[in-house]
Amino acid sequence: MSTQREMKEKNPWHRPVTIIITVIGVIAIVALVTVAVLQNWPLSQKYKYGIVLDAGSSHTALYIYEWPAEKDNNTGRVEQTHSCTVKGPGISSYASAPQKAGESLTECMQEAVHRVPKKRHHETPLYLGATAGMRLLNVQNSSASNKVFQAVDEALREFPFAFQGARILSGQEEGAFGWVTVNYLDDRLRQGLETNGALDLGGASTQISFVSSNYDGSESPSNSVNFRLYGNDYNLYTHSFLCYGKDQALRMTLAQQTRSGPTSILDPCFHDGYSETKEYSKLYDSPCVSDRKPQEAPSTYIHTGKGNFHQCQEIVKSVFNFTHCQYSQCSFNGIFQPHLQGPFGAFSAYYFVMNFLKLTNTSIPLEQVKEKLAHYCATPWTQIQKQYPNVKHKYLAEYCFSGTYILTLLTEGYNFTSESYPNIKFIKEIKGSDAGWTLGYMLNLTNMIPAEAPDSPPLPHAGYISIVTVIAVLLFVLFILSMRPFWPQCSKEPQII
Ligand SMILES: Nc1nc2c(ncn2[C@@H]2O[C@H](COP(=O)(O)OP(=O)(O)OP(=O)(O)O)[C@@H](O)[C@H]2O)c(=O)[nH]1
Repeated sequence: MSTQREMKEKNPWHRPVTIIITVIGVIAIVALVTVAVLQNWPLSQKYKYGIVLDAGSSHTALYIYEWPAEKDNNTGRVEQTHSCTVKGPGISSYASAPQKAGESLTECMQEAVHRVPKKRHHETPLYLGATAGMRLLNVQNSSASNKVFQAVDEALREFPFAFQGARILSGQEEGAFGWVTVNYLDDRLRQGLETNGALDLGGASTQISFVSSNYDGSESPSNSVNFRLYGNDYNLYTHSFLCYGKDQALRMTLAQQTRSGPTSILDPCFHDGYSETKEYSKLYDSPCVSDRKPQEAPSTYIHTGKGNFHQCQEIVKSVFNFTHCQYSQCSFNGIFQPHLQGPFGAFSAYYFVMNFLKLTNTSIPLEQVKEKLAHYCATPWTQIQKQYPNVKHKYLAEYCFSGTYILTLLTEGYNFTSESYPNIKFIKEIKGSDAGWTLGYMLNLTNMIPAEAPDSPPLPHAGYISIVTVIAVLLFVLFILSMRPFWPQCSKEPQII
C-alpha cells in the first residue's frame, strides 16, 4: 500500500503543477474551439416575409415568400412558402362593381394573416401588381380602372401588413421580373452563369425575355432592360405583346371568324361535336377586338367545332402580322427580336396547356408534337368529355386551340425551329417556387439582389471550425511533447525507489 503511494508521488504526471497545467491546457483548447464554433454559428433561424398579389387578367393569386432574417441582402435564399388562388375572376372583371374586387381578396389575405407569424405582420411588405387585364381596362375605361384600384387599396389597408401599394406593371416590367425570377431560383445570377430566357403566356398578354450576345440595346432601345446583379451586367431583351395572351388571342381568332356577323361558325380549333351559343357583345367587349365588331350582327352566334389542327393553325397565323419590319429582324407585328439564344423556361399557360396535352417533353421532335396535337384536336368532343370528366369545362373545350396557339406563337411568332425547340423547358415551378414575375418584383423592390457580389468570408463556417480544431489539437500535442522531461520512464516493471 505504502509502495503504491510512493509510486504515485514519484510519477511526474501526478505532480500537482503538471496536473494543473494539463487541465488549464485542455480547458483553454476547449474554450478556443467553443468560441470559434459559437462566433460563426448562424443566428437562430428567424425569418422575414413578403407578400405579392398577382392580379392577372383571368384571376388573382397571392404568394408568400420567406427568407432567413440575417440573409436579407445575400444569396438565393428567398422561397415561396404558400400560394392562394383568389376565387372568382381577375380584378379587371369587377369594373362595374369595384367594391367586389376588394372583397374578393379577403379570403386569401386572411390565409396570409395566419401563415405569417404575428410578430412579423407589421414589417411584412405587401404588394399588388396588376397585369394585362388592368392594362386593357385602363385603355378601355380609365376611371373604372381607378375605382377598382381604390377598392383594392382600401381592402388591403385593412390587413396588418406593410402595404406598399397596388399598381399596374408595364409589360416590360412583367417580362423582366419573370426573367429575374427564373434565373434567381436557378441560382444563375449569383454564380454569373449563362442565363435562361423566360417565356410567359398569360390570359391577356405574353412576354419573351432573354439575353442575346448580338443585342446591346442600340437597335430598338424600348426592348432593352439593363441590370447589374451580383457584380454582373445583363443587357436583357424583353417584349410584352398585349392581346396575345391565350384568352385574348382566342377572341382575336373568333373575331376573325365572325367578321361578317354570322349566326354560326364552324371553328377548326374546337372539337367536332362542340356547340355553344355565345354573345357577340361579350366577344367584342375588349380593346383587342372591339374595332373589328361587325356592323350588323345578331346578338348571339352558335360556336361549333370541327377539330382540324392544320386549319386552326391557319386561323391562328392570321392574328399575327408578318408584313412589315423596320429592324434587322422581327418576331411579328413589326416588333424587333434579336437572334434567339440559350435555354428558355416557358411557364404560366405554356405549362398548363402543354402539361395537360402531355407535350412538355421537348426532346420529342417538333413534327411529332404537331402530329400528336392534330390527333388530339381531331378527337370528338363527346369522347374528350368522357375521357376528362373532372377537368374544368372551359379549359377542356379550349386545349386544342391553346396548344395550336402555343406552337404557332413559338414557331411562327418567335421563330423557334425544330433545332431550337428542344431548348425550351415547360416549367411550373423551380425548387418549390412558382415561375412568374412576382418573386423578381419583390426582390427588386426590397433591394434583395445586390448590384455587387457580396463579400463572402474567406472560409466557410465548417472549414473555419475544422482549422481551429486542428490547430488546437496540434498545440495540445506540442504542449504534451514539451512536457517530455517530466514524462515517466518507460519500463514494464513498476519502478520501486
Ligand atoms: N388549364 C389551365 N389553365 C389555367 C390554369 N390556371 C390558369 N389558367 C389559364 O391560363 C392562362 C394564363 O393564366 P395566368 O398565367 O394566371 O394569366 P393571368 O395572370 O391571368 O393573365 P395576364 O394578366 O395576361 O398575365 C389563363 O387563360 C388562365 O385562364 C390551370 O390551372 N389550368
